[in-house]
Amino acid sequence: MSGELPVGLRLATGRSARLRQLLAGPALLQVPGAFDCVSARLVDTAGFPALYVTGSGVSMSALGAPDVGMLSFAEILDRVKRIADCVAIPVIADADTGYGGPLNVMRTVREMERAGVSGIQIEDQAWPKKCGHEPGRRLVSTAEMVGRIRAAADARLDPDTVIVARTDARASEGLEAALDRAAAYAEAGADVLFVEAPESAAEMRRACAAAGRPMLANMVEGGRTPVVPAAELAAIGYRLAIYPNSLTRIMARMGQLLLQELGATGTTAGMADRMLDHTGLWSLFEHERWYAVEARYTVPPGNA
Ligand SMILES: C[C@](O)(C(=O)O)[C@H](CC(=O)O)C(=O)O
Repeated sequence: MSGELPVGLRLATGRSARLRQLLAGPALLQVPGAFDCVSARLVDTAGFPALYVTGSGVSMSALGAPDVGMLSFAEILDRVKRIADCVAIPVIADADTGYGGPLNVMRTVREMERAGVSGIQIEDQAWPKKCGHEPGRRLVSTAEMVGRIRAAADARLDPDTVIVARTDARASEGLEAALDRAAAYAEAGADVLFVEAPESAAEMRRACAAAGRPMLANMVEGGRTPVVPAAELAAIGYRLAIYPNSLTRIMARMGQLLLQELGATGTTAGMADRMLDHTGLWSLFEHERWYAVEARYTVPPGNA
């Protein structure tokens, strides 16, 4: 029966083991970002193997604020839970700094696991954290971040949950110091390493050559790191690539174009071929399955 349920009513199990399997496989994992259930359904239905919940995109869409450390744990958790509930693929969630000391990190990990998350990313910034492609980031010590990662790894309810350790040290301490930090985080139990914002292909190659764990590339269009095609990322040595705000950016741009068209012509008709129509949008959310489930428990008209 569960196969007939819409994904929003299904209990998706085994996703963390699946993520582990994917990470152990030969192909580079392309993991687009989502910030809400519309973007999440787009990623899931497009056939990507996993999805990344972007803290930055959630901050923008939930608070109307850029990624400047305003988003609280409760707010990201709520969004992560809704997203994990509406897709069948593994979800990797941006957990920023872990939201406090080691005890907060432990709570973050457990709550995110209960929310259906398979991968949890924690970074070595001090609060208020900032986007990794912006200036003004402050770091905690390597020892403090090692404590975060050990706490995260130990707190896991499911041993398959993947801990992603991110270092933001490239900008303030240089690439080699960032790689030393990454090595310490691997030693502390991180499953995947995320060296934020290398500034050239040569730096990306150096980072991957030094890493003793699967490496994550962060493709931020207009950010500090070159945006490189997947085949090249794989050749450099990356195991997965996130595209945290590619959908945010294209949805924002298409929205601007639609609104310009509406203002200028008085109708949205000129954009019809670039939007999902009513049925197209409802299909994205499996409307026929929702109706079928409802019908199963509803007295037919006339029998009431
Ligand atoms: C990965 C990231 O932390 C995010 O919130 O998605 C951001 C991405 C972005 O700002 O587009 C980052 O700091 O790189």
